[in-house]
Amino acid sequence: MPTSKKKPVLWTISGSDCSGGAGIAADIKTGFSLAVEVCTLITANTVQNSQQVLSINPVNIDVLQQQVDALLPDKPPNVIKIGQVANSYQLNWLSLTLIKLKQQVADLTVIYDPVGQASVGGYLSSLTRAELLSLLTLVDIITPNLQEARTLTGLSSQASEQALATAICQLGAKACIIKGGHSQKHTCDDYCLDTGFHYIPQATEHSISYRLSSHRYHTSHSHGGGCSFASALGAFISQGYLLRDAFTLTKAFINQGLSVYQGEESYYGAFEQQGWPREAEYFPKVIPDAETKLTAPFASLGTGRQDDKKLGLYPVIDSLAWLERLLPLGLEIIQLRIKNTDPATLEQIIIDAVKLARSYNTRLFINDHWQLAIKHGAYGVHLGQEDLHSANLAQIQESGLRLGISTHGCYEFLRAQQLKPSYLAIGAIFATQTKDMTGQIQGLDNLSRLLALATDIPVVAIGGINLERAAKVWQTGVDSMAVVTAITLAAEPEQAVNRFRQLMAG
Ligand SMILES: Cc1ncc(COP(=O)(O)OP(=O)(O)O)c(N)n1
Ligand SMILES: Cc1ncsc1CCOP(=O)(O)O
Ligand SMILES: [Mg+2]
Repeated sequence: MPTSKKKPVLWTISGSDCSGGAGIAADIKTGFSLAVEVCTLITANTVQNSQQVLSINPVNIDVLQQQVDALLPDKPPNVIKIGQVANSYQLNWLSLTLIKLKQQVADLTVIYDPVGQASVGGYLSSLTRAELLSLLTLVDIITPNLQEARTLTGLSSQASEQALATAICQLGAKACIIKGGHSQKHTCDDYCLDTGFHYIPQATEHSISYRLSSHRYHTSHSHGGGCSFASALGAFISQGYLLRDAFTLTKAFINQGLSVYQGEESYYGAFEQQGWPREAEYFPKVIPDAETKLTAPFASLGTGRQDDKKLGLYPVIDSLAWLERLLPLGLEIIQLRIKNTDPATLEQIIIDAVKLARSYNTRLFINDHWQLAIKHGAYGVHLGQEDLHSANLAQIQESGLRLGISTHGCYEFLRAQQLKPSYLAIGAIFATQTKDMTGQIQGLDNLSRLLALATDIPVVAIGGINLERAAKVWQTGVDSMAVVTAITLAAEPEQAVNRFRQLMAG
């Protein structure tokens, strides 16, 4: 997340809609609404109203080039959003310009919303499919609706979103979001395939996908919703969000805007940009992947978010010696997080730890080693996102163990909520030396925003929390703070524990 007051910069290379709904107008309103600066490179001065497109009027590429030259040294883009490209002169110019800009601007993201047909009827571009395809190798994320995806791929209406997105990524885009707003379904489902934008392909997996579903809003105030989707996505990406979170936030932003005027009427109004989406009701449901098996809720910790009693301090330690030292202080909860120990030693430590924690009546969570946690009757097990793939959640649930799950951002938070764990952890709040959390630092603002999405499941904050920062974290209303080095590397660990607890009691 940015710390300076300078806002991220989004360039929109799109047409002007004189009726104020779509194109440049939508991008400016979206950028203003989401705190990014928007620079406008207008490709066409269209004449249109809510009924039809009357003329296109492309802008000369000399003017567009002058705008690039003027803006580049002054307001270089973090994200470029491309909408209407009116003719082949513009397309050729754009391809050459993007190649140069990608060399000159570090971490530039290019988003393309392939508008061909206007929602009010009529065509916005004279480009052929073959010409449009030449742009795709320069595009990071493309955001077609179902019809646009079919036009780009030549696939039939029977092709799944997955098949459409795969075909589009094979044409060159790194990631593709297929918007389901125009489908016949009673829900509005969007599908995102990432083949290498924020996802580093591993030897066994070549892509990752996300599927989000929302209630369908019936409104006539949706003109420019598609343009706003792409510019909102750009706004969130420019603010440092990973694609999965930017996608989720964008869908919430669109739902929030569509919810303003309900009901269908003859008047076709502009989409309403309503600012940063904060309320849970606008956030989509994450559709779990095929491997995720939902179970009954996990046993509770006996204290939910709605309860007055909070969990308090959650020390995370890596040895029996630390347990022996900290348990006499009378903790509510503690975690044993052991990495790289031989299996026999590990099992004996877990046996001893369970016994010791029971004698102090402290809830002991075992990190990672869920089979041993079940076998030796620990209070609970903590699993990260990768651990979830290999763990048998049904077995943990049936054994009566509590489950804590790590999450990093709104997509994982909403997905993990569906597993109904005993608590959810959010991290890393700050930079930490304990674990590599590159690209996953949440900050306090994001922590507060995630807490607004919380249900009754208690929420634990973790990562870089020390005594100086703890008060601000605690003020967000989180139920517990998990701490490693602020205790284990403290000159006087018992004193550090007590100071944390005083702060949390106040
Ligand atoms: C309370 C709490 N939150 C997060 C973690 C991290 O779990 P995970 O992502 O699986 O990483 P490792 O700890 O296994 O390295 C945690 N342990 N506890
Ligand atoms: C295990 C873990 N998961 C997210 S951040 C983190 C490390 C927290 O350690 P510290 O409290 O020393 O920053
Ligand atoms: Mg783990």
